[in-house]
Amino acid sequence: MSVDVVPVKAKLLVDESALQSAFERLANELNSRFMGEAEAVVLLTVMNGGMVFAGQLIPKLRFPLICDYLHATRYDSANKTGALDWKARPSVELAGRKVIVVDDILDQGVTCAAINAFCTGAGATQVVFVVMVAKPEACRKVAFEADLIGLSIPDQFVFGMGMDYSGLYRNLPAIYFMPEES
Ligand SMILES: O=P(O)(O)OC[C@H]1O[C@H](OP(=O)(O)OP(=O)(O)O)[C@H](O)[C@@H]1O
Ligand SMILES: Nc1nc2[nH]cnc2c(=O)[nH]1
Repeated sequence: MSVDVVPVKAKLLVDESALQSAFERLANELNSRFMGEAEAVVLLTVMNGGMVFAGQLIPKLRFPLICDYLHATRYDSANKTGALDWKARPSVELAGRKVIVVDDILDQGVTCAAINAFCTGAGATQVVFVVMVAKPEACRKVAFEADLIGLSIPDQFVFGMGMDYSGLYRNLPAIYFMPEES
């Protein structure tokens, strides 16, 4: 596979400025919900895909935050079943806290639903899911909707802005797809 900065056949789906506007809007919505909280809110970044989005969002948030991460994956090359593989659970205490989960994409919903069950089981009093992009509801294998969505996208495999294509291209500042694979 080519390792060009952007693959030759890639088509742009969401440009940088649309992403930056979405990040501003999501940050404003989170600030409206959580500004004035007496207790710090826990923000969990879902690694790996959520890291670039979280890096854009976190500095725009204006309320006390405890930032942590979890690593759960179901699409890596070693995983043939699509089952969620928990590589790292959060290390901060979630009991009695409000939690914001930040992920790059909502597709079949399996990842977010499992993280929601984990956070609730760990005693979080509220769990708010923020995803950068969401595919249509028809893609869900399990019922799940995010609380805040940056952009709705079609049912295509996408990459860039944290999302990989065969492990590459997470560093692209926009979102792309491969038309011949759609
Ligand atoms: O809604 P779902 O169909 O469950 O898919 C969404 C998940 O898939 C991707 O993670 P992936 O397992 O590819 O790991 P990554 O974050 O390391 O890319 C993405 O980051 C989401 O967490
Ligand atoms: N990179 C990437 N990861 C995903 N995980 C679930 N759907 C997608 C997708 O379209 N692109």
